[in-house]
Parts: sequence; C-alpha cells; structure tokens
Amino acid sequence: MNEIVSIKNGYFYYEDNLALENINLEVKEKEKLVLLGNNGSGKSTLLRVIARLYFLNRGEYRFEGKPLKKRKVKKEFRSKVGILFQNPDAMIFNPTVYDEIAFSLKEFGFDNVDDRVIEIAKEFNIEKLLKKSPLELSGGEKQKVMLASIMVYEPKLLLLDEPTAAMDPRTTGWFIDFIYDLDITAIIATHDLAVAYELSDRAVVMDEGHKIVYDGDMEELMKNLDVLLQANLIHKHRHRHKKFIHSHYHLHF
Ligand SMILES: Nc1ncnc2c1ncn2[C@@H]1O[C@H](COP(=O)(O)OP(=O)(O)OP(=O)(O)O)[C@@H](O)[C@H]1O
Repeated sequence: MNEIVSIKNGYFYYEDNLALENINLEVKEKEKLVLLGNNGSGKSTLLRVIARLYFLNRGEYRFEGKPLKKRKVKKEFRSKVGILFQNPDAMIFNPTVYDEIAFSLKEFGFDNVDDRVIEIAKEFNIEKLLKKSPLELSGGEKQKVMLASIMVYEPKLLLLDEPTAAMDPRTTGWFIDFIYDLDITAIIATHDLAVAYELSDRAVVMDEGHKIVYDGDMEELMKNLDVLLQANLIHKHRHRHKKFIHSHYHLHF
C-alpha cells in the first residue's frame, strides 16, 4: 500500500508553547488508526497539522509521497482531506443541513449536487433533517451531518477529532459500523479507550509531553499498563461494592 501521510521529526509551537514534539508518523492508504492521549496531549493539533490548517515549525510533512513546503493550501489538497472538529459548531456556517452538505460539492465543482445530497442523506439516515438549521440539531446529529458533508465529496483521508463525544450509545454503535465499512484512510482522535478498541487495530498514543509514546497493536496496548499510565489513559479510584471499599486501575469499559 502507498503511504498517504508521513511526518518526520515534526515540531509545532503555539507561540512559545510546545504542542507537538518530534512527531514521526506514517500512515498508509486505506489504513485506519486511532490517536489516543489525554486532554492537552496534542491530538487536535496533530490532526490540524495533517489537514494543513496549521504548519509544522520544524520537520517534514509528505502527503501522497510529496513534500509539502509552501504554506498555500491548494483546492486539490482540500478536496482530498476531510476534518471533523471536536466542536461541530465551529464548522457550521450554512442556513440549512441541505446547504451545509451541498456547500463543498459546489466548492469542488461536482455535478448532480442535488442527487448527491439526497443520496448521502439517505445513507446517513438524516433525510428528515435536510430542511432544518444545523444549529437546531443535537450534538450527535450535528456530528452526523458534518460527517455527511465531508463524506459527500469523497475525500481520501478522513480526520476525526473526538467524534463520539456527543453521540449516544445507538449513534456510537452506528459510527463504529461506519468506520468498519469505510474504504478510505482514517485517523480518529479519542481519549475513550473502549471506543478506540472497537475502531482500529493500530493505536498511536501521545503523552503529556506531546510526544508519541506508542505506535502499534491495539491489543498489545491494552496489556501495557506502563504506557496506559504514562499517557494518563487509565486512572485509579476507590470503589464501593456494598461494604467493601477497594482501589484498582480502571479502563472504564
Ligand atoms: N489555540 C491555541 N493556542 C495556544 N495553545 C493551544 C491552542 N490549542 C491548543 N493549545 C495547547 O496545545 C497543547 C495541545 O492541545 P490539543 O488541543 O492539541 O490537545 P488534545 O490532545 O487534542 O486535547 P483534548 O483531548 O483536550 O482535545 C495543549 O497544551 C494546549 O493547551
């Protein structure tokens, strides 16, 4: 398989604050990986660098094998990459769900816009929402609509930032199946180990030092208490089982 994303010795700073330290990451076409890490570890920043919303201060980023140096992002790149933010409100700017989904189709010069919107709405089971304002929707519905408005233009790389945070159990189940059936590259950031375990066999873990501390098999990660603790993905708290109180590490499955 060809490589789609490659970052070598990548550093990113917000002003003077380091947010990504010496990132090395290679992702192959059609691969799905989960990016794990606690709050502030740098997951969102890394996704934004991959989407070219931010640019590395140091290091190299290659997309489809080609180094990307210039800060000007071409429409061709934008049409190949879709990013779903943690807070979908930040992405909504059209008056109706229909317009939201149609927007990028028009932007990228697709034909049969109407047919494509209807088709994706059926696939995502959101036809009833088409005439509504996206701002009236629940958090989980908004995530679904924004995901539809990305998938409709058929990107090659899908970047998802905490996609299940606002989803109820049924929608989360739907999302896990959606990723399972997905035929493009996907990088999914989450701090939910239970969801991560369902989504991918490859886990990339970032720690509080904004570094990648693990890149490998998901099953192996689940057994690796040292990495899970270092990345703050498990915690310890007291349990009350009737009269017996004890304490142990938790995965929260
Ligand atoms: N716009 C910003 N300006 C300055 N610092 C920022 C900005 N966004 C993030 N940071 C800092 O960069 C670091 C990485 O943040 P980032 O949002 O990438 O983490 P994250 O792993 O996605 O966290 P979360 O799970 O809470 O979304 C943090 O220390 C954060 O405080």
